[in-house]
Amino acid sequence: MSAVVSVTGVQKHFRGCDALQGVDLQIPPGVVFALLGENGAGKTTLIRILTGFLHADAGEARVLGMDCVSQSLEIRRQVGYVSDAPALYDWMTPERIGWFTSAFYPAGFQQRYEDLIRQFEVPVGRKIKHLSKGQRAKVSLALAVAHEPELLILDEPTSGLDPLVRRQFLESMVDRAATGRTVLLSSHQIDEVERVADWVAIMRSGVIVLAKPLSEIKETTQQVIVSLDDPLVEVPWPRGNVLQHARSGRQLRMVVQGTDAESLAELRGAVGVQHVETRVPSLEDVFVACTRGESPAAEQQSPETDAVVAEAE
Ligand SMILES: Nc1ncnc2c1ncn2[C@@H]1O[C@H](COP(=O)(O)OP(=O)(O)OP(=O)(O)O)[C@@H](O)[C@H]1O
Repeated sequence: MSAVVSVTGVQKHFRGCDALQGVDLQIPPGVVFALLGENGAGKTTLIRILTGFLHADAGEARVLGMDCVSQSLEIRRQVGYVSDAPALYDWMTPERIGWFTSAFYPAGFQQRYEDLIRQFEVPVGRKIKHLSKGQRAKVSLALAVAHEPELLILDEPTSGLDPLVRRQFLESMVDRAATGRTVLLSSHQIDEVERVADWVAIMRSGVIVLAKPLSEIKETTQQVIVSLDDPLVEVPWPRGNVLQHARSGRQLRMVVQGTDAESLAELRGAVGVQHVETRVPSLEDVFVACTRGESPAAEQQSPETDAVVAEAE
């Protein structure tokens, strides 16, 4: 099945800032795909490239098979998009903006929009400039989904919504994916993402450091807690990718991806190791490990580390 979003080697540089440093991403159809990352990681920049509002400096981005530069207008017509700061015609009422926008879409748009607005309990006759932040967010969402897009792109969709509407909204995203449509959402609400996402990608400093089905992340990642005889004991690193490690007294905590039972047995049997416990990490643990963690391999191989050592010598 061909990817709904396909991004290869995309770079974007702003004055004094390398916002995207070679992003590769494939989003399959029929999934809720969550893009996570700390402030400034590059999520909005990537979404703006996908929706054609920004052009990449290098690489290629395609959405629904279309090129994000030369076919941006068609992409924007076919995709539902809610930005992190949606611009609405403030002088219109929700009723009026639905009628106005329906002119750009096939029949059925207005009815679906009105149903959603009623479901969201937005006051239809009040001017948009007088609506609350959450009510404005609901109008933007209703406008974005009323044409039943194959792909819905949402930048921080639930910020400003109250908990009941958030839940209702996120459940409706899962329903959309169940009908074969795709939802790409960027979010800081990791617990919410964990409840609804099929796939998760984590961005760090302009690159994607992890992009996998959530179930696979859960199956292949472990939190390993090692109790040591002495705080200074050195132990062998388990095989796989140690995403994060931290020592606190006689305890060593690691988040490891792709390790195996044999490697953990070796760790249990190592000199100075009292006890090894493994747990399934939460998505938040994996997120912190990917965005804040330092892998031992990176430390050992880092040219900066070598340079510091060379200088010291
Ligand atoms: N127009 C611009 N000019 C200069 N720098 C920019 C511009 N737009 C974004 N940046 C920078 O690019 C980097 C990525 O920004 P971006 O908005 O994509 O991050 P984000 O992951 O969406 O962050 P947040 O979670 O805070 O919304 C940041 O360092 C930001 O300051």
